[in-house]
Amino acid sequence: MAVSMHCSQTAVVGSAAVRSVEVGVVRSGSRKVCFSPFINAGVRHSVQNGKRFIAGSVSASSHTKRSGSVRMGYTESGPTVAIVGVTGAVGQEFLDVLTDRDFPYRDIKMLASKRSAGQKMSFEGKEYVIEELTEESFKGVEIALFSAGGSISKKYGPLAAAQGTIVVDNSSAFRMDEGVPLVVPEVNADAMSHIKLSNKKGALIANPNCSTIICLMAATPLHRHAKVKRMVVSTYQAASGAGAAAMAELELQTKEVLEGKEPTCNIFNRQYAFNLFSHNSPVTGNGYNEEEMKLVKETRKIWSDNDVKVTATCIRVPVMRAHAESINLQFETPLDEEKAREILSQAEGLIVIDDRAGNNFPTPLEVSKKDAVAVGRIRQDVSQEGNHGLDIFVCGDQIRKGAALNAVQIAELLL
Ligand SMILES: NC(=O)C1=CN([C@@H]2O[C@H](COP(=O)(O)OP(=O)(O)OC[C@H]3O[C@@H](n4cnc5c(N)ncnc54)[C@H](OP(=O)(O)O)[C@@H]3O)[C@@H](O)[C@H]2O)C=CC1
Ligand SMILES: N[C@@H](CC(=O)OP(=O)(O)O)C(=O)O
Repeated sequence: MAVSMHCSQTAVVGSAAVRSVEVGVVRSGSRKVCFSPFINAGVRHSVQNGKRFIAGSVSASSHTKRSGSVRMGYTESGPTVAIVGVTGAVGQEFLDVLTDRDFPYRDIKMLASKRSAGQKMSFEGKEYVIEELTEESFKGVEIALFSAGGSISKKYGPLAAAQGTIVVDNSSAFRMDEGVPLVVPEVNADAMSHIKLSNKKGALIANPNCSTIICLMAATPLHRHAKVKRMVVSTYQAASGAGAAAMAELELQTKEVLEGKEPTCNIFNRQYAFNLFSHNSPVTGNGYNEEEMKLVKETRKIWSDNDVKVTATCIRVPVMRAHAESINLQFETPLDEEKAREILSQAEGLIVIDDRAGNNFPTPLEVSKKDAVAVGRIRQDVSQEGNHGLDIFVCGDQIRKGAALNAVQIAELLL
């Protein structure tokens, strides 16, 4: 696996920390997966009005911990795990997250399409051969992490569950199905408390949409305190949400445009570099696109609250792998910004970066390859009376907390 570096820059977190950022592309076979190692994730950074402090800890990123040569999670008593879509952007991230979290496993099956079958890959010091996904793939598999698109999940998810496998599915195939828990572990772990490996019974569990996960990581602690009545979300979504090929095309287009060439437009059928556009998911009958409606419907299911009003506008921006979201909240009971900042700084999986004096707030680069979702721009909404409204701005790594990390956290709840 060769690593090519493309640029390095300096960034400032709050007033004190200065770290170097390297943005690069890992080449694995014909695929490219971009990464951006950044702030040390071993501590939870919090910057409030120019004052930086450390509160608690979040798990280390792959770049601080991964050795690549030791079978860290291997244990005879662990479950047999399958990764469906292992060659994809999310599939590769699954492997990083499993290592970072020392997820226990006895064996791992690496599954992808016929195109990849037979290719070799190494993970934690052992060589694996990628197998073609078939109906026979789940024999003896206790946990399957699916990330190969909705149609694959629809075909193989129920089949695996019927054979006794607990499927954690990253697609939207089953999210709104009654009886299928839709889980963000920090928010509603109780929704899947009846599903355990020890039951020796197959099941389907759905991983929410990445924009929904990132949004609810910050909105939920505030919702618990003052009950959200209405939420207005505007997203700035990265290339990674459209898969490894979209990431590669953003990189290619950027080079082409800088060289004065016509950009290659295979993924979105338009120029993406130096541009932005409405999210590429189909626009539905009510004028919302599917990504926007996922934020509406999934929030209601995760919060078990059919009355909460949600509206969203989703935009694709030329950022490699972390989503940003502006969120306006209306509360049933008053909540002032100081209290909100305190609540958010104590919430699991969040870091607060809210440095007004330095005009320094969360950025996608800062959270890339990081577990934590960053929140800032915490301010009273001046258009709402009596402290009933707040604005916040969040950034979260789309492939990590928005997909692979959330799914692995779900898998941990099964043990
Ligand atoms: N929770 C969330 O918000 C997110 C969910 N996702 C879900 O994950 C899916 C994959 O995303 P991503 O990794 O970014 O996409 P990629 O395009 O990077 O990867 C797709 C993966 O699916 C595999 N695949 C495709 N067709 C088949 C097949 N017929 N049988 C078996 N495997 C197949 C590919 O294998 P091969 O290399 O052999 O073609 C590859 O491993 C998305 O379609 C979406 O459903 C993604 C991002 C976020
Ligand atoms: N939310 C991803 C797309 C995606 O994979 O969504 P879902 O998991 O809901 O299909 C994006 O940024 O475009």
